[in-house]
Amino acid sequence: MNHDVNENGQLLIGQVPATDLAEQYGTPLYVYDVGEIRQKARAFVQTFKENQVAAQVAYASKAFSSVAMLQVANQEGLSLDVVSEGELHTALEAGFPVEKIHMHGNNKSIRELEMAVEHGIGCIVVDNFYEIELLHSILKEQKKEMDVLLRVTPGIEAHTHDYILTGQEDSKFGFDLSSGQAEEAFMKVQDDANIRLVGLHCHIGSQIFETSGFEMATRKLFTTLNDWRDRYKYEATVLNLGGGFGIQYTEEDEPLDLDQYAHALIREVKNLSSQYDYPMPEIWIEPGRAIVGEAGTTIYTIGSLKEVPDVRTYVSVDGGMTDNIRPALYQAKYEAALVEKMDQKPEKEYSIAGKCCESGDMLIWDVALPAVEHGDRLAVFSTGAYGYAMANNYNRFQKAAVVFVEDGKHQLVVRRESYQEMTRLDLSYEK
Ligand SMILES: Cc1ncc(COP(=O)(O)O)c(C=O)c1O
Ligand SMILES: N[C@@H](CCCC[NH3+])C(=O)O
Repeated sequence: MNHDVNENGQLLIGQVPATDLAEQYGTPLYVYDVGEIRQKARAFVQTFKENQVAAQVAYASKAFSSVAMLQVANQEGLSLDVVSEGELHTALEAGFPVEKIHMHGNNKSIRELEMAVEHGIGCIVVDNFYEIELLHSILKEQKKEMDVLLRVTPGIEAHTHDYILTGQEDSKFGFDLSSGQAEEAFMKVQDDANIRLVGLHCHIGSQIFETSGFEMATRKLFTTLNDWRDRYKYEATVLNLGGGFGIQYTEEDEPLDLDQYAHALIREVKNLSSQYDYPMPEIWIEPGRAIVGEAGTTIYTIGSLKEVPDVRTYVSVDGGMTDNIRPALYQAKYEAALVEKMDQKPEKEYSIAGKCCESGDMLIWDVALPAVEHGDRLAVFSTGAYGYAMANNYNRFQKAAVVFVEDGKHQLVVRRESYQEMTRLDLSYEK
């Protein structure tokens, strides 16, 4: 993996020495190269434009939701996928155009649905029968209409970790296609005067490196739509094929260029549309990780070192599973480098430990680094997705700060949590 380095052997992020950022903002620190975020967003958006295919590229804000991030997403012409009141609230705070917001969730609350309807968001991706009932009453009561997609599980098993698989039949998400559940949902929403069914949605999983799963899912959804047209004279205008496009965490990962994923979807939808003589639907996608993952780097300061003779050397950093739970949760792999020793050759392998009171709080096992000393700074790469988003306060560690870097300038976009803020919800108990 290539990283920019200055003449002093220091890591540069968006042309700024990571050392300067660490000194100014403290560690652990999430740093985003905003230029890279824009480049990823454009790879998707431009591919649809160049192919003259009507599309919405909805940034899956679960990957990293903050006001500044959603402002960048908006500047790049992205739509937005939210899955909760909190994510919707953040979008509204960021001034995100409501008509470009899509709402997901396998258990949307009444409050969440009401809020979506009140604000007139662009689309609700309906997940289950209970939600159809709730939405029916809310729309009737508010005398409003809503564009809706039905989320279906196409029965595709993507090659990825079990916890991030979502398109298989045995899933908590969506209506199953093969058992007829999806068709039953279709009948229900078709009968509803306030629901405008614009099409179907599926999301087969995350961190996917090939196009075949997406193509198979597209065929399944399209065949279903064609069948519904024959039998019910229904014609969809939108096909949402979800997110899940893989990124590079380590050298072992070989993702496709983002435009290749988009090209594959365009090709498949165009072919099916001409095969069935079905008007070309809009293609919607929902990338999260692919937009922000590689653009994020976490900077830590190294504290204690512990050598277990003939076994390994543990290097402890000032963060861990509180700022990046993915290694503990998914055995996710990352690469790292010493921020001030980028020009030095690796000397031996170290294992990077977090500082939580938890043996599983390991960020990386066996990474080759130059000789490590107390006080060195460590950069862990590709931490932009599901890092800050899944951060937690275990052991009452503060949530780390987030800095955006662009064109050689840097700006704090999420403050480090203070200890006063951490205890702000605590009330004292008097017997
Ligand atoms: C419905 C849906 N859309 C989009 C995404 C974004 O996935 P990713 O960040 O892997 O692109 C997810 C998460 O897996 C999802 O569940
Ligand atoms: N949070 C997960 C992916 C789940 C995405 C949402 N369905 C990750 O870090 O990879």
